[in-house]
Amino acid sequence: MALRALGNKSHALISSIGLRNSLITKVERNMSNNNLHQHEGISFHTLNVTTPKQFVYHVELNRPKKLNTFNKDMWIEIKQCFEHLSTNPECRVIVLSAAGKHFSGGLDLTDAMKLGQDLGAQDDVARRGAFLEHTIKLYQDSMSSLEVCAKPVIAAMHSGCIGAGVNLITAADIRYCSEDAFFSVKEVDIGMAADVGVLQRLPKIVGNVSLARELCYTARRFGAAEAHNLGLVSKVFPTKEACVEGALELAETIAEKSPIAVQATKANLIYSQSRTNQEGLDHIRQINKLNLQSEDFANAAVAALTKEKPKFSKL
Ligand SMILES: CC/C=C\C=C\CC(=O)SCCNC(=O)CCNC(=O)[C@H](O)C(C)(C)COP(=O)(O)OP(=O)(O)OC[C@H]1O[C@@H](n2cnc3c(N)ncnc32)[C@H](O)[C@@H]1OP(=O)(O)O
Repeated sequence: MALRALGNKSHALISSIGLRNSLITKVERNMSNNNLHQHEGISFHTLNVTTPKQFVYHVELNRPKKLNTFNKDMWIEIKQCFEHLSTNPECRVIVLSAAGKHFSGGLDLTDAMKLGQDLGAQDDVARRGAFLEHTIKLYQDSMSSLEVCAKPVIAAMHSGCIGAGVNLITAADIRYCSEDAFFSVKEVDIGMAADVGVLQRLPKIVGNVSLARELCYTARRFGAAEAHNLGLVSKVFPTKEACVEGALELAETIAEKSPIAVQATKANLIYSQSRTNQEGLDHIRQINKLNLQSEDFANAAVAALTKEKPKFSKL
């Protein structure tokens, strides 16, 4: 049996899970006081986090030598990072881009081999199933952390955005790219069905279900112009630098709005996307019966009348 042939390495597996759990604990401890920057060198090996503008955080995938492919650390750190920013009152909007030649080459196939070894260390089908259940759930939660994040996420892609990279950006709120960008829902080419979000999100984003399915069944590469035509990205820029700058400018505009209004808008858009209009209306009614009593509503309304720029407290 192929999996058994990988040998019985259960001790290695147990210690690797132990190591991962201690890493998570360490990252959580480091990030627990809202002071991400103080700890970011220690906490993130695969991400670079900066604050280029007030209330705007810039998260960069930062494994350029590995084409920003997803290894175990990156799956874990993306989740940790977006969970932290979700409740950080200094953060109102997040721009996600990537360092180096490509936005992302998708799953780190070398790292995935190690996963295969860990799996092979389990002799029993049920335990192998439990191991994969846990791992896939972790990876799914990592991608979904952008969607679950209370703050809008603007993804800015350049060059290759492959496999897991496409899964990641479909969980963002807004997508921009540069002219050199190309995309591939690559999973079928490595013999698997995509399982971390693209099959759920892409058809809803592009509206054209036939085309979405074509892309998912064939792994065909498509470029920036096609991504724009089908609505995967809302703007195309001549260069990567222009794209990131455009995303940061958009983030700054959003960050000037009431955080109560923006976060409630995101929550209701996400809630409504797979529910009836009435369910969505019920949801926003419950939110706004609190939010319409906030100082933001009063301040923004006065500012609109007096044509002054409103200032909003942290949230
Ligand atoms: C539970 C599972 C959860 C999620 C699963 C997700 C599935 C996926 O993500 S499927 C997609 C997997 N990725 C790929 O198949 C990428 C295929 N690679 C490419 O398309 C290209 O390499 C490229 C990313 C577009 C980059 O092209 P280019 O700039 O021309 O560089 P190359 O010469 O092709 O590659 C340089 C170097 O990188 C190695 N490499 C490329 N991709 C990966 C990868 N995904 N993992 C590991 N290594 C990768 C490539 O082999 C080259 O290595 P050398 O040693 O320099 O030859």
